[in-house]
Amino acid sequence: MSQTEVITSTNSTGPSGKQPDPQPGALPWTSIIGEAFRKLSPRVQMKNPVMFVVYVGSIVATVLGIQAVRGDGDAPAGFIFAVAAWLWFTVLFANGAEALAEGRGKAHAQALRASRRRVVARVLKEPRLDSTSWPVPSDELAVGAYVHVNAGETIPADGEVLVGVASVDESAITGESAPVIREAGGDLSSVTGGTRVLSDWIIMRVTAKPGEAFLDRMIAMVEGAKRGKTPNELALNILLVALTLIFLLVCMTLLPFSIFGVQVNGAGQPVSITVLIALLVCLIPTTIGALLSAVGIAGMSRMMNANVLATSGRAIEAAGDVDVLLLDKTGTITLGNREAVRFVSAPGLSESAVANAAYLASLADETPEGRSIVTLAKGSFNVKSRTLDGAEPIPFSATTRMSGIDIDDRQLRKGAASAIRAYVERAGGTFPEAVNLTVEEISRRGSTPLVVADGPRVIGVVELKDIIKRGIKERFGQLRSMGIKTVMITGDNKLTAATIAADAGVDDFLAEATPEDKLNLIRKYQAEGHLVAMTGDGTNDAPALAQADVAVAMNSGTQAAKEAGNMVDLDSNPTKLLRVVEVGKQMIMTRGALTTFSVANDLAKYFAIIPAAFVATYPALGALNVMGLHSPSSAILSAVIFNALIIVALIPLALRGVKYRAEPASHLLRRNLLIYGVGGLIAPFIGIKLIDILLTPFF
Ligand SMILES: Nc1ncnc2c1ncn2[C@@H]1O[C@H](COP(=O)(O)OP(=O)(O)OP(=O)(O)O)[C@@H](O)[C@H]1O
Ligand SMILES: [K+]
Ligand SMILES: [Mg+2]
Repeated sequence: MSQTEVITSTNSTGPSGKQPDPQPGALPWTSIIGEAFRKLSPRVQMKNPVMFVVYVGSIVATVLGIQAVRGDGDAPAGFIFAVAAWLWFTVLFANGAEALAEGRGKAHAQALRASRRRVVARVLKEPRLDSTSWPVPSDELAVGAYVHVNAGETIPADGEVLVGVASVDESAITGESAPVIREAGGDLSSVTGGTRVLSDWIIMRVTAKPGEAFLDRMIAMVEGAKRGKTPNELALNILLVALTLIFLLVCMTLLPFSIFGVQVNGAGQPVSITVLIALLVCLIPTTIGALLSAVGIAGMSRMMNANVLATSGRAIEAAGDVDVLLLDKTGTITLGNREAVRFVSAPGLSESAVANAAYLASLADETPEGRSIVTLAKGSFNVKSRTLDGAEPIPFSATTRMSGIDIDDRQLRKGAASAIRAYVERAGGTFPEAVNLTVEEISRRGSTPLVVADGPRVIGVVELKDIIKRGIKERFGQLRSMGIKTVMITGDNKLTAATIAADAGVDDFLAEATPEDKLNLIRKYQAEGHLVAMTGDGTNDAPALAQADVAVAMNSGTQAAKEAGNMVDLDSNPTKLLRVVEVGKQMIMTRGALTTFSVANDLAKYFAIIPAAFVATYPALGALNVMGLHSPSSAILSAVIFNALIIVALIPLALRGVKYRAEPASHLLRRNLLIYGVGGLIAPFIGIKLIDILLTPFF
């Protein structure tokens, strides 16, 4: 293919042609208000039982008001209309809270849509640069197609890098402007359609159909199209419905009770329907009913702000209940990749013999470990370059724990000491004691020893160095104080694992873990009743990710890992798991706090309104008017207004979440009960009294 034939893939425009919003944060107020009114449709209201009762109450009160104007009312028309208006406000405030929460996601989705563009891809017949090529529009690309993407071009679809290394600008999806490396072979092989190659080139294989790509899924997710109720939300809803039914019954029996009272006393007036509706609305848990879905949506967008995409609210909620955290070692607890730093020879051999053998054994090894061995051998030992002609590479696998090459009649292997020992002994050789000591010495320092052998003969050891991330020990300490157990799982040997585990301060570790071992460990914890979170990026992590309750896949990771997880971290930062747990916990706590507040509040209102509502029937109840409210009507209207305004007052808390500290669940529970329970009991007395004072001139 001649260079002039190259079709640049950046010369077409996106469907909307708009620039992405630099700060997707919120929608304009007018659209929030419009949305609050649109949500007045009965179909929307029916989904929220508590608010549906308020909705029906608003309609009935409005009808009663119209009747009163016609001279056929059970109370003054002005009073009935005032109550009706505030009931409508209550419904609108609830709608507005939800719209406000959804707004953030919608703004985010708009920005993402703008970054999705239709480009022309250069499809190759074979995954080679010299293969025939032809142009295909990105929305017609088939799964499995090979595509060549040059520097400056947009990656046309989701896929995996087959050939090449490139730096990629992923800011379209992550908002992060620092370029990332995407390369063939390792755990950094996945690329996302809509991102841009900055330097070098890649040949990729398309893995997702147009319309089902990551960006499409992301848009659907942030728009909340697939947001279902989570198990905890469902349970809470049942409680709220039960409370609503109880108070409905209470209010219904109050009417005959009141009529009976009037008959017995021979004086007074039965309670009006308007007052009963007001009473009912004040008593049912409207505060949490109005804010519940906003809390869930806000949790999701808080996850999004942390650059984590959750495929369901359920996953976020599970994150809040997680009590075991599995982390792999390399790249999570330690920085980036393991790098070769030293060659140690077996007795009677030279270091450069080890360097040479390790170099050859890594010639075809595309893993970061393999490449770093090639770099060290060429840099420090001047080994002779060699092509792969006539050689038979043996790729690394997490199960065999070794890799190598058959070349020039040599059977070169490198890998974990135990694997190489078995290999050497099978070939009739012995594993020298001196090499064993080297292996132990390297392991004890927390490095990974890779033993190099040629058939039955051990040649030496490569030291792969791992550096523990700074600050990780403190984070594990925080997790411990939250009651979460941290377990490191690694394919490395026991001694290395033990050293790193001790230095990093994890609670437990599993060494020499195969993909199956990781999976089985998760199953074991789950069988004991634990909720398990795990993070991973490799294909060898996929089975475990699929099994974990909360599974955060790295965006840079392999497609298999991303498909298996229920969250994707766009920043590909494994320690993000800690933030995920925090957001989940915060969401559950916020919901609990608002529920506590709501129920306590309603109890207090009971004492505020009952005397007012029934003083006409049972004058003795006037003694209960401890707040000294102006009149029964002003008391009832004040309670309804307070009930509506408290929703508005708590919207910021619902969206922002309660303040979160790393503490055991019991401490958090106690403090929340104190703040939101006691606060909920006191607030209505102060609030209703204040509103009553303001209303007095109108009565
Ligand atoms: N390229 C390679 N060639 C040969 N052996 C390797 C190679 N990479 C790793 N090994 C050996 O295989 C073992 C398992 O490696 P692997 O990368 O699968 O570990 P893991 O399960 O991903 O754990 P972690 O990456 O957290 O340490 C390593 O400890 C090392 O001894
Ligand atoms: K209420
Ligand atoms: Mg690994």
